[in-house]
Amino acid sequence: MTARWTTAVLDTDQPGGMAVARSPEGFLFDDNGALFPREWLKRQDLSILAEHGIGHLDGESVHLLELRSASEVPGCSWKGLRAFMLEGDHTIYKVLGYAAQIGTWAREHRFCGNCGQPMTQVPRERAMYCQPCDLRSYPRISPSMIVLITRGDEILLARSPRFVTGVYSTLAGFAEPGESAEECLIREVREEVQIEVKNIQYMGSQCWPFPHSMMLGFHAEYAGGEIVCQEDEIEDAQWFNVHDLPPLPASKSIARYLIDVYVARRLGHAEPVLPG
Ligand SMILES: NC(=O)c1ccc[n+]([C@@H]2O[C@H](COP(=O)([O-])OP(=O)(O)OC[C@H]3O[C@@H](n4cnc5c(N)ncnc54)[C@H](O)[C@@H]3O)[C@@H](O)[C@H]2O)c1
Ligand SMILES: [Mg+2]
Ligand SMILES: [Zn+2]
Repeated sequence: MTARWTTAVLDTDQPGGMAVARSPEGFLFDDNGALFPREWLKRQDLSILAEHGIGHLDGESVHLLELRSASEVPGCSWKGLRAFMLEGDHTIYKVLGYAAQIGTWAREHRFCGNCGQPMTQVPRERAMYCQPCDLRSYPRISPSMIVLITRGDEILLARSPRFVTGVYSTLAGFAEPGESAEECLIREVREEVQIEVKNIQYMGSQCWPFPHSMMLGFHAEYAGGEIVCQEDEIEDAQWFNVHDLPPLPASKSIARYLIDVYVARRLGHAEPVLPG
């Protein structure tokens, strides 16, 4: 089976195809969704900051129009990426997730970080270029570790003050320069709950375009310590029995996948598949 969506660096001088428009208020959509005929979209009253050719969906080219601000387009509204993830078709969410990461990068790399002069788009490469500095800036990806810690029938879940009321999830945190994935995991777990872990096992990865995380998922076993929550970051953390779990994260997240795999193994059920 061929993939419906493949990324590509397309020439913005070539006309036609489809396009998505992204503003600080999210993606433009109407009754037909978030993809519009590109030439029609460019005739609307949009304040375009940058245009990037991003790939092919079902054989058609797709471009991104990154906008300064959200403007009125008759019959259309704006909606954030998270809503597309929760409600919509997974392939469309992948297109928009990629568009969002390219849009964030394009918006934040208009000027050279070394000399402050405007940068230009490199043809056929996903890079912004400063000629005087001979400096290229590529889209930023932030590696983040995410881990389910278990102790027999119990799993450790925590709440950040940012979570939806009642929801508990696995621990996560960004890698810092100088550390391996495993060192990052051990540090984050110590910082957030003061627990020690052992038998760290890699489970899989997921792109998390909010705004540019690359989630590396692990399973680890409890090795010692009592839960002490990190002030401001962790509101509550508890051991939950697999038979009595609190409200969990969204089904497409790797956090949910790590939990569901372990619960399935404990209960002898079929294991879920990690959404890409
Ligand atoms: N897909 C999933 O299932 C899932 C689940 C949980 C968390 N996440 C994601 O994992 C990431 C990390 O989780 P967290 O919020 O607990 O991180 P964290 O524990 O590292 O704490 C967040 C803090 O890290 C710092 N920070 C922000 N961006 C950073 C970056 N790019 N590099 C280094 N430090 C940075 C900030 O001080 C921020 O307050 C977030 O993007 C979060 O959305 C994804
Ligand atoms: Mg964290
Ligand atoms: Zn420069």
